[in-house]
Amino acid sequence: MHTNARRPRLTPAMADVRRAVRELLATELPPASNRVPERAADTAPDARLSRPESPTPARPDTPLAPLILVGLSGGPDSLALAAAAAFEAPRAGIRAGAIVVDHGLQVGSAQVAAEAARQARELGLDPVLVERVTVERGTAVSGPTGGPEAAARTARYAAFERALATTGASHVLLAHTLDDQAETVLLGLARGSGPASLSGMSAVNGVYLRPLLGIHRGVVHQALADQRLTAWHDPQNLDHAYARVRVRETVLPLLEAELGPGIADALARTADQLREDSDALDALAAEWAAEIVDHAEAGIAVDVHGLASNPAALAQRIVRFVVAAEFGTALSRAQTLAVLKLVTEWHGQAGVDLPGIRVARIDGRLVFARRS
Ligand SMILES: Nc1ncnc2c1ncn2[C@@H]1O[C@H](COP(=O)(O)OP(=O)(O)OP(=O)(O)O)[C@@H](O)[C@H]1O
Repeated sequence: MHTNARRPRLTPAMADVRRAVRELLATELPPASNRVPERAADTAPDARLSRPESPTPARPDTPLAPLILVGLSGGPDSLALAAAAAFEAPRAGIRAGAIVVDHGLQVGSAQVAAEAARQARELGLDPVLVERVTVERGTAVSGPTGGPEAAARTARYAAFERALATTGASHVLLAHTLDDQAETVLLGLARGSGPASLSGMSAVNGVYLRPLLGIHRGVVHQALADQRLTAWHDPQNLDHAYARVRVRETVLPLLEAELGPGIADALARTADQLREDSDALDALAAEWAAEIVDHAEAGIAVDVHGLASNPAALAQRIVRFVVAAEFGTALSRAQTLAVLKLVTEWHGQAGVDLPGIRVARIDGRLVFARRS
C-alpha cells in the first residue's frame, strides 16, 4: 500500500525489476507487432485486415493497445511485478491489468484477494479481475507435484485462461524469481526427474511470461520495500509440510553454507543449459518422428529400424513425442523404456500396455493403438 503520495525515488532494486519487465515486453510485444492483441486478432480475423498501415505506436489508452495481465497473488513477488508492469507497460504502448485468483483455501482469502485487487488498481492497472475458483479438496500434502498444491495450480491456470479469453489480453505475467527456479531444479533432482523437469521454467512459455526469472527474490523484495508497498505473506510459504518450503528454508541455505554462495545462480544456470539441450533434442525427435511415423488403424505405427538407428536419448524422445502428440499421454521413463525393449531386446515377446494404449511390434513397426 502507498503510505506516501509522493512517487518513490528510483532505487537499484526497482531499476533491476523494471528493466527485466521492460526487456521481456520489448522482446515479446515489440512495438511493430503490438498493434492488435494476438487473441483479439485470432477471434476477429477482420481486425487484422483492417489494421492501419501506419507504424505509429498504439497509445496505451486506445482500444487497439495490446493488453497484458499480471498474475497477482498479493504476495511480495507478484506485487513488485505488478508495480513494475504498471510503470513499464504504458511506456511500451501496452495496457497492463491484473488477475487475482482466490483459491478459497484459507480463511480470509477473499479479503486477501480484494486487497491485492485494490493495490493493483491503485498502481494504475486496468482491468483488474478477481476470480474465485473451486479447488478439489481432500488430498494429503504429497510433495511438489501432488496434493492441494497441484489442484490449486490447475484451477489457477484455468482461471488465467478464462481471463485471457474474456479480456482479449495476449499474455499473463508471472512473478517467479531466480530462487523459485533454483528450488524447482533441486526438487526435480531429488525426484530423479528427466531433463524436461530439470530445465525448470522458461521466461517465455506460450502466453505465460516470467520477467523476473533472472532476478533474486531478495532484490524483488527490496524493490517492493523501496516503493513502500506492503504485501500479504502467505503462511503456507512457512509451512514445512511442503517440500518446496523445506528446500527454500533449510536445504538451499545449508548448501550455501557448506558449498559456498551462488548455489541458486548455479542451479538456474544448469536449468538454462539443460533447456537449450532439451529444446535441440526435442526438435530433432520431432523431425525424426515426421520421417518414421505413419498412421495405422486406430493409432500410429513407428518404423523399428528408424527408432533403432537413433541413440537411446533420441529414441526415447521420439516415443514420448509420438505418444504425447497422438494420444495426449505423457509417458514416464519406465514406460518409455518398456516400449523400447520391443526394439532393443526383441525376441518375439508380447506387446506393452500403457494407460489406454496397447503397443505391439508387427511387421517391423511398433503399432500404438487405443485400448478399448
Ligand atoms: N492466487 C493467485 N492469483 C494470481 N496469480 C497468482 C496466484 N498465485 C500465484 N500467482 C502467480 O504465480 C506466480 C507463482 O506462484 P507461487 O505461488 O509459486 O508464487 P510465490 O512465490 O508465492 O509468489 P508471490 O510472492 O507473488 O505470491 C506468482 O508470483 C504469481 O505471479
